[in-house]
Amino acid sequence: MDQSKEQRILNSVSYNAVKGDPESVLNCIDKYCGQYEWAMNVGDEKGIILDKTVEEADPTVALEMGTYCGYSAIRIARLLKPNARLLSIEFNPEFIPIAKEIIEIAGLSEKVTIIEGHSQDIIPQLKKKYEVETLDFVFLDHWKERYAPDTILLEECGLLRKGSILLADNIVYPGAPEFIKYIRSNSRYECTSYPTFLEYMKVEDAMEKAVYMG
Ligand SMILES: CNc1ncnc2c1ncn2[C@@H]1O[C@H](/C=C/CNC(=O)c2cc(-c3ccc(F)cc3)cc(O)c2O)[C@@H](O)[C@H]1O
Ligand SMILES: [Mg+2]
Repeated sequence: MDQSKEQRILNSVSYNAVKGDPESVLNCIDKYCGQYEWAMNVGDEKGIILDKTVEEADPTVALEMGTYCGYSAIRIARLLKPNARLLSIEFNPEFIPIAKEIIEIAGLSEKVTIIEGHSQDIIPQLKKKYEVETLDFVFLDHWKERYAPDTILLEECGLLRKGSILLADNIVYPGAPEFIKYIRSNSRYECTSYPTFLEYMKVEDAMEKAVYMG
């Protein structure tokens, strides 16, 4: 059984990246996926928007939906202050060991907890099982039609507080129209759109920031 693309990305990281250096892991993935095999990492261009939003949020507890290979988990976790943590939800059991290994190579295993399961099942468990009070930052990068229902679920579970910052990838491509409709018509969110480009491609995309006003 030949290897998966995700396994080949891990091979490239374990062979080329500097252990314990998150930047070198990010550069390695961007180089591999830019030159050899495209993959749905947020990438280096949109990654800068992610970085800036994480720095603005300066989260103590951050959540990500859609770990995939761990690229954005590394981007977020490398910016977290001491004792801050990232919870990352992923339901594909094939990707989890690969993401764990890549995050380990980046030296960020202490800051990142990968939770296996569907976001809609995990979100209601965050308070009791994962000792979350409220979330300071949420990165949405999983199935696009789940952005809106999961945002509503986060509200219903009391996981958002005044000033919680949500950032959503792929607003233009593949697109998340229901999410945009929901979030921009809801007066409890202050929304900002960031036009950008799809990872590793000359295709337009955008990210949406939504600050929950409580
Ligand atoms: C629904 N609840 C869920 N709970 C937990 N994990 C979930 C999940 N949904 C999806 N996942 C996981 O997130 C990841 C899925 C992300 C979906 N992302 C995309 O489809 C996507 C797709 C593109 C894309 C762009 C252009 C193109 F031609 C083809 C694809 C670009 C992106 O940046 C994307 O984020 C996988 O690891 C999957 O297993
Ligand atoms: Mg994406």
